[in-house]
Amino acid sequence: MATAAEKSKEKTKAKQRYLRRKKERRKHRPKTLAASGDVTESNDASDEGGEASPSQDEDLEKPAVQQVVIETGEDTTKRPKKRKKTANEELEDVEMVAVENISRQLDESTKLLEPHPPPDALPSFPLPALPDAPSKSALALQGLDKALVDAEIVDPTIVLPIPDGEDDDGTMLSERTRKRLKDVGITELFAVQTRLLPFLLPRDPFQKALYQPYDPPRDVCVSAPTGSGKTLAYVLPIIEILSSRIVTRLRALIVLPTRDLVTQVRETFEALGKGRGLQIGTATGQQSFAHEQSQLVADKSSQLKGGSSRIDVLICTPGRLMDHLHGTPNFSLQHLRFLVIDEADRLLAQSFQDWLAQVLAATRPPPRALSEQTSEHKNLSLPIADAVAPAFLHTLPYPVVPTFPTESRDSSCQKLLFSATLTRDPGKIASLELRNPKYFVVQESKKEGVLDVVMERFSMPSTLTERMIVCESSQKPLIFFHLVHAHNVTNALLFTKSAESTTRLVRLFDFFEKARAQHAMAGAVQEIVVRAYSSDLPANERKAILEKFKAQEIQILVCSDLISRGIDISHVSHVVSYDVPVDMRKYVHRVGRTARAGRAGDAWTLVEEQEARYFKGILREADHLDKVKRLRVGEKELAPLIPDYETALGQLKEAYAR
Ligand SMILES: Nc1ncnc2c1ncn2[C@@H]1O[C@H](COP(=O)(O)OP(=O)(O)OP(=O)(O)O)[C@@H](O)[C@H]1O
Repeated sequence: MATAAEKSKEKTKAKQRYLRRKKERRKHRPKTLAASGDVTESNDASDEGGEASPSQDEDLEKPAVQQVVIETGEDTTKRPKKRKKTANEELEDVEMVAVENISRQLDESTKLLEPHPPPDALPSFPLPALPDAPSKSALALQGLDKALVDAEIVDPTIVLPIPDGEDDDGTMLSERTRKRLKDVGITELFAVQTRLLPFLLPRDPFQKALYQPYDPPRDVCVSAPTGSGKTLAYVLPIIEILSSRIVTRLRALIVLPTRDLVTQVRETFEALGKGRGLQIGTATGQQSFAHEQSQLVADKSSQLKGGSSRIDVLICTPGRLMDHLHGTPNFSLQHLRFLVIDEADRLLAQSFQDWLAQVLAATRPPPRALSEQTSEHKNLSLPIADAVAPAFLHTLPYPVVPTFPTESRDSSCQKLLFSATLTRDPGKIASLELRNPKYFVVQESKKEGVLDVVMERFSMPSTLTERMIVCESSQKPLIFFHLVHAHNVTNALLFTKSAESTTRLVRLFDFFEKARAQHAMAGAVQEIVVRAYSSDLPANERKAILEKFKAQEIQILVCSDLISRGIDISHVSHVVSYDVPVDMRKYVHRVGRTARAGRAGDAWTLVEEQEARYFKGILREADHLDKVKRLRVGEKELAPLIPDYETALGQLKEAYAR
């Protein structure tokens, strides 16, 4: 109520000020009105009086009304009749309210502006300023796994000779394995192997045990350039540790993105594990499911808690692994001592049936409380021809023997991740559920270590020479033919962007080689054989082509990025990117098919003029632009090839028209 009274008081004040001003004006006006005798004007005057509310302002209004009445000569005893407001009057009402509002606001703001007494000491604040933008590298390191930040950087030039005799000289390899390595022509360990072997094969025999449920091993992530020997870095420790086993169980699982890689890694296991009694199996879907099942498990008839296995090592693709995990009775991953994910970044990008989460779940023991509550414990039926891993013992239908209260048994599975382009994605790394991981990054010391991995500045083999040839799109085939002949290329892989452009190029090259042979004197030129190698070909045909290429019966393989990862063909001297790769990872894996294991190699990229900016951008981003020099091919050099090239083009046109 008090506030209402205050409000009305304020209102009255404003109104009074307004009316006072009006009165002032009026003091002068009646005389003028009287002189003119204008009745309408007088009405105006009375109208003005009508602006005030009759109850409040009657006294103030009266003189004006009386004055008008005198002048018009009407009866003064009669009170003037109350009239209806005209439109003008209503307008003035609105004006009045507006004036009231404004004056009220003015009053309030003057109160605010009134000077306050200054405080004793004024606080001082820094002037507002924009903070410095964090550097790109600082941003890249944000949110990263601490283990990745603390990665061990390994110098790629380090080698460790493999000694004969009893002393392993720090290689940690048994005499038997060292002898086997020598037999296959390996006399020293490469950088990545010199660090990985002591880590995975420490002197402590407990750490080499098949099961380590109370002190499970640390997981490992490795980033090392293409062709630097990552495969042996996991094959050798697996052979060394599993060779001590007595019963065959599935103890090592190696997951790879393609069938070709599965075959390749199997060959490495077989070559180095020869005579060690380890059973190696593969699952890629190339054989029937039933056939694969019979090779993987020994007993399909009963439900064994410990699983059943015919093999010690399984090398597979993720899709087929899922099929066996769901559809093969007694196929169990509980005994795994090693889970290797090679080409890890590529496999982590494949969410196929959520394969990783399912594999990890299969290696983990189920929660204790859950299995202890199951009814199985109540109906004991001994004995059971079964053997479960130590971490899974509580799943057996026997009463749990209480041990030390804090005792917990963990899976002994050690995860090993490898790639030349290891992922930096924290989300993907988290999905691996790594246990106290240790990172190894193989790269030159002048680089920035883990920051390079994080910023996708991948290391390349030091023996690789890279060139780019910027040209018009229509000139690409001719330039490729020129490069092949000018540089005597006899072992090259050529990458295109699509199967269609592969087929076209192979045919054109065939016609060109034939025209060239016809031109030259008989026997003067050696025809170069080019073949397409794509995922469309049946598996056995692909295998046959690869064999011919390895035997150098085929000189150039034109392929898609299917082959760009991991494939190890030692004699590839040149890699040609006929179409620019879509990103730096693809580029790294393509060019990495040459310059392997310390050999020299050349990589050429044909860049169409309109793509040059984009391609250079990719290289610049990876801090690699200065490594890829420009190679210029002039008209003069191409001129001698033009007649045969035109003949070949004509024949290709005809072939497509048919
Ligand atoms: N210590 C060694 N001495 C000699 N040759 C070796 C040694 N280690 C590996 N190699 C050979 O080097 C080649 C490349 O090895 P590997 O295929 O393991 O490379 P990678 O690092 O896995 O490459 P990518 O990333 O392309 O898959 C193979 O032919 C392999 O036999």
